[in-house]
Amino acid sequence: MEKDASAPDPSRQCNGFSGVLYGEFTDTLNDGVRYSVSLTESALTIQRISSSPDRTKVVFNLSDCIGCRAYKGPDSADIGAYFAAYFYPFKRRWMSTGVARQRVEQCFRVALVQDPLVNLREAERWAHAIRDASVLVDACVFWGLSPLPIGVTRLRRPCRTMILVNPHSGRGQALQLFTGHIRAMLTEASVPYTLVITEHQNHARELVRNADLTQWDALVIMSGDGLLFEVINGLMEREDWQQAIQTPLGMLPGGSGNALAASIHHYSQ
Ligand SMILES: Nc1ncnc2c1ncn2[C@@H]1O[C@H](COP(=O)(O)OP(=O)(O)OP(=O)(O)O)[C@@H](O)[C@H]1O
Repeated sequence: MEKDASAPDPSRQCNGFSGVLYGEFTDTLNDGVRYSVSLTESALTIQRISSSPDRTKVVFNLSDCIGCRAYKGPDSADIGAYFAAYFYPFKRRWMSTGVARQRVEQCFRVALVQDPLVNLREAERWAHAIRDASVLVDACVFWGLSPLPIGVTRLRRPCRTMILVNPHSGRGQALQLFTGHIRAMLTEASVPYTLVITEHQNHARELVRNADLTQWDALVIMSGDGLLFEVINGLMEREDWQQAIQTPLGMLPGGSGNALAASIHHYSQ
């Protein structure tokens, strides 16, 4: 039997909601706690389903979302599947008036039917839709460079990235910062990357001068100012420098002063 094209998709029309997706899922730790979850083109809205009058909605802006993934739980007897979305909204710092981006993970269990495959497919559909909706947001947000008034580059996804880390930058902490913070974010954002730990002065310059740049969509430098200058010099020394210098560059502060990263961040506000 053919599906009636005019019939409303139940995931789009529920409880008066009309957007991209609507669903009801449970808490990952407690099946008794249920949430209504709705996805529009700009936000993910979560509301706990309960009889109490206090049913506060939590709204996450998709411009703060860096990724979403679907997965099966570790228990093979579990018929449910899961999806987790990763947000980095600005929040007030503890004991401070300033705000900073802070990680928030929103995870749900999908157990609509007894068939685990169907549940996994539904979790994947949600993960896909959340990723797609948040892709519209400039990928530079992830690197803290957005929105730049000039020279903004919308990166393709998946964004194949070469990450250059100077292990001696910032009193030797750049590599630790990478493994402690950045690596997990890259995984959450499904960013495929090649990590290059520089071994000597001018290593990055020589590498970038001779690299096949078609393999990467962006070069990200995690260091102080020095390594970025090396990379720019390497790009400018190429025969195809006019095209090479168009390669999107990102900067993650890993040095001691980080003056350039601070300036870029300032002008991106
Ligand atoms: N493995 C390495 N060993 C020695 N020198 C390196 C290595 N990798 C890069 N360099 C050089 O170190 C210089 C300084 O690096 P960078 O600016 O990244 O760090 P920093 O001096 O700690 O930072 P800041 O500028 O914030 O003080 C760079 O110009 C680069 O040529």
